[in-house]
Amino acid sequence: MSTLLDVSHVSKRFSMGGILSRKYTDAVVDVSFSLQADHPEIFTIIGESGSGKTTLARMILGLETPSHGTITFAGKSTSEWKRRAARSDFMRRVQPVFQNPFEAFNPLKQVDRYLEATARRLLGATERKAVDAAMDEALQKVGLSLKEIKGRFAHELSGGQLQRVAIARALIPNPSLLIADEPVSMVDASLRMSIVNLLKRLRDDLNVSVIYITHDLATAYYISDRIIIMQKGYVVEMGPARAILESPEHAYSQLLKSSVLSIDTAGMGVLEPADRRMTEAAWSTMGRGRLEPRPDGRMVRVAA
Ligand SMILES: Nc1ncnc2c1ncn2[C@@H]1O[C@H](COP(=O)(O)OP(=O)(O)OP(=O)(O)O)[C@@H](O)[C@H]1O
Repeated sequence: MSTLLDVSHVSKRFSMGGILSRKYTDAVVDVSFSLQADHPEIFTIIGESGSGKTTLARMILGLETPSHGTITFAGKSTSEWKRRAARSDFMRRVQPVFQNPFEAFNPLKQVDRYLEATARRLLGATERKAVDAAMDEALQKVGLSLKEIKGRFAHELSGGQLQRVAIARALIPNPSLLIADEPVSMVDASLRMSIVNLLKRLRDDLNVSVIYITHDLATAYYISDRIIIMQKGYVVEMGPARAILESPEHAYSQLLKSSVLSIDTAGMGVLEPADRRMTEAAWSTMGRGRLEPRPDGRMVRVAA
């Protein structure tokens, strides 16, 4: 069994208010998990807005440097992958998909130009025929074709189509890991399942592992193999997705399950607690204790 990704005791502290300020935020605190190369899975990171999901993803992508701990991908640390010679190889193997496909594409540039640039840069394709074949192959994987999108601008496609184009772009170099940060939150509810099912197919048919970042428990339940629940940077519960989402043990996981997304702050991942006592219980334990294993394979943060 070889390890694809290993995140070991990773923390990130941001200082706030300038370099002389003593104020800081612990965005991620002591997070550890690993993904195996020969066992593709959908590994989901769940938490409210501000719980540290994106910071963790950015550290895995090498876009932020951990304050503590190490991250290795295919045996090499992120600092080694950052070196110029290794960077393209890393990008061939790990690809991000971001939340808002309309922001990811310049409105004045035809979307196929993005795919073309990726095919040229990461696959080294130079001839028109090879570039088109690489683009079409990736688009077919997401249920589209080059013929359908060639020459079209972002505003000429639906949010769901555009997110599929973004995923196709990420698939061009045949990555082994996709990091999808809230890939469905800006997509119409009616099209959401098509993206979620697509992530599932990538795992099942193409052996791509997916780190799926979300605050949507319903889609997480539907596609995840394992989950991590984060509260203000801390992992409170992690392990088999179904077991945890069906019977969460930590007070914060229970609160998440019983909460609903707020209409006033739609799209921002702000949860409306169902019961004030649950909220108090969840926040009073924040950051306390250590992760303890359970017989069903989950780890739960318990008071020390
Ligand atoms: N560059 C930065 N400088 C200072 N603080 C930061 C920076 N990036 C993130 N933070 C802080 O770290 C914490 C975690 O932020 P992060 O974006 O990782 O959370 P998130 O769970 O992804 O939230 P969202 O769902 O809103 O994207 C927040 O308090 C945020 O304000």
